[in-house]
Amino acid sequence: MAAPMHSFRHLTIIHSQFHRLQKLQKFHSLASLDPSSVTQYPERQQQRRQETGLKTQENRVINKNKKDSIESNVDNNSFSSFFPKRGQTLELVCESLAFKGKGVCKVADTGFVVLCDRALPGERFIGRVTRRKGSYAEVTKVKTMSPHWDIIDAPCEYASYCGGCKTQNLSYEAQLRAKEQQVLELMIHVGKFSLEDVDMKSIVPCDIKFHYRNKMEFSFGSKKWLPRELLEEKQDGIENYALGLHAPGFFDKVLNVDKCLLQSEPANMVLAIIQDVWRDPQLGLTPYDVKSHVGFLKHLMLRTGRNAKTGLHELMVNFVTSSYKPQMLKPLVEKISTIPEVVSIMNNVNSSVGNTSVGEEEYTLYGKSTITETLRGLTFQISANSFFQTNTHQAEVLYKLIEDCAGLGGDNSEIVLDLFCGTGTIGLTLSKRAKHVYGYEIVPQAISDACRNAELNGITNATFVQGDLNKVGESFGNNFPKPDVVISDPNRPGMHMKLIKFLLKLKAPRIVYVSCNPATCARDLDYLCHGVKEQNIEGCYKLKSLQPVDMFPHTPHIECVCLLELR
Ligand SMILES: C[S@@+](CC[C@H](N)C(=O)[O-])C[C@H]1O[C@@H](n2cnc3c(N)ncnc32)[C@H](O)[C@@H]1O
Repeated sequence: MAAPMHSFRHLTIIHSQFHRLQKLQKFHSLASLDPSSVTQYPERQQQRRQETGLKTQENRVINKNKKDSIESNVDNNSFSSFFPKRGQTLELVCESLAFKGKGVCKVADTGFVVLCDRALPGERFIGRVTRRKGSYAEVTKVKTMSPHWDIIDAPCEYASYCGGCKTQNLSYEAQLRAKEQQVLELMIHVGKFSLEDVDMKSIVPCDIKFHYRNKMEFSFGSKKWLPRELLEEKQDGIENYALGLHAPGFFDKVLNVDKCLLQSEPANMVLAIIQDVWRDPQLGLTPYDVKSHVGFLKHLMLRTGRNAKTGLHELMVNFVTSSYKPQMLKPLVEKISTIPEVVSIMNNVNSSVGNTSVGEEEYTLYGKSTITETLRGLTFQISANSFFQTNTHQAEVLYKLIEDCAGLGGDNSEIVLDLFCGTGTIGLTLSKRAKHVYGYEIVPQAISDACRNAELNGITNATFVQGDLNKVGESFGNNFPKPDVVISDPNRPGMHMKLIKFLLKLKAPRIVYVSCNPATCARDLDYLCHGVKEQNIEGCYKLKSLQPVDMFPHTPHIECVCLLELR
């Protein structure tokens, strides 16, 4: 296991949280505040609604005790049936971070929960209610009265607007604490684990805090997003064109960025060159307008890999355009191909009105059509649209943890089932200690990449199959022997109930559940360990260990590696 960087301070926090959470165990789950984050059975939702009703009283008691630390709200609503109106302003103090990194606040004296994007723990601010949602409301921040705890200067000039890094001005230690707390609360409230059941380890920090992303996708837009204080500088035409990241909440407005601190230096050099020239009227390049569907340039995707032999950076530049006009891109291609790290310039042509960057057609404008990356001693070829872990450095750490949890004996006698295998990276790294690896994945392109990656690395004991794991039928499992270890690495919605039922029937000795969404992870672990009473489904696993990993500093994302053993 990678040694956690944290000292006693951290352990103390975790344990005090444990005690606090022990007391709060029956109380309202912050994680379930956004119903879209966790889908549960109707019976469960009904039960949860009833529970929530019961919890309101208890919350009020807790909140009364917190009266000293939370100021009363601006409109002074302090009665039990409190429910703020849209447009109402409240003075709030952020208590913690929850789903999608939103700040959780409670309205003084009422315990009413309010979520605010970009509010950070300890921050006192005025918020305006934008919407009511079930038992809570969302506010936007109008004004900060006093800053959050653990405040630091954000190194990126766009940090206060950009939707990418929401917590850059929160110290990294505090970011880690907030992520740990979130995982723990979800495991207790959604996963229904008691503190004794959860062997939760301290979160593994990411050693590289900036320039860790190997892939960034920027959008071209005809409407530049500007912060309120700069609105009077708004210009028309070419001056209003933008290349950057979508402003949060605006599908048609783009925050222009000249550099992004999360991507590699060579990728920033390419971005700077393109920013310098693409608006030149002589080139006749136009950004695609998502409302009128007119224009040429849609997205700019920059991927950074490493040459397997030299270890040096190699860069792929992918222009996503609405039509195929290579002569229009020629001046840009000529300029950026002078950067030594640029080994591939691609053009994905997507004529649909949708916003996706995957083209119906793909053309190589310069160099090769793939770049390479190495992970746990293996070489992977990455094409413009292949899925690959976006933080290679931390993926090394993550995969080592997965390998440790898989616990393969090394005598090549064990079968591994790699569910949601993507381009096969996890299964392939395990294959050297396994008898055979079977990988399942929905995207056909990813499956062909996985097969090519197996071949590239001389691996012959891996089979990759395309299929929809949300639709597993009775016959699923007939095509592979009973696995000794199942790796499951679903995307954010987690596992479908059909797959959970399959796993409960399969009874593999070990499951390593790798998750990028602790809310759905907690739900699925609950089903696998505790079953689903309403459906007479019995759980048969024990949660042996839970390891959060920070793959993406300054963002709300949290990865978890969970080891389940058959009881
Ligand atoms: C978080 S990624 C994991 C990829 C891979 N394990 C890795 O580490 O690179 C989740 C993968 O699940 C795949 N996926 C999503 N829904 C699926 C489904 N219903 N059936 C099978 N695969 C699916 C996605 O295409 C994606 O490759």
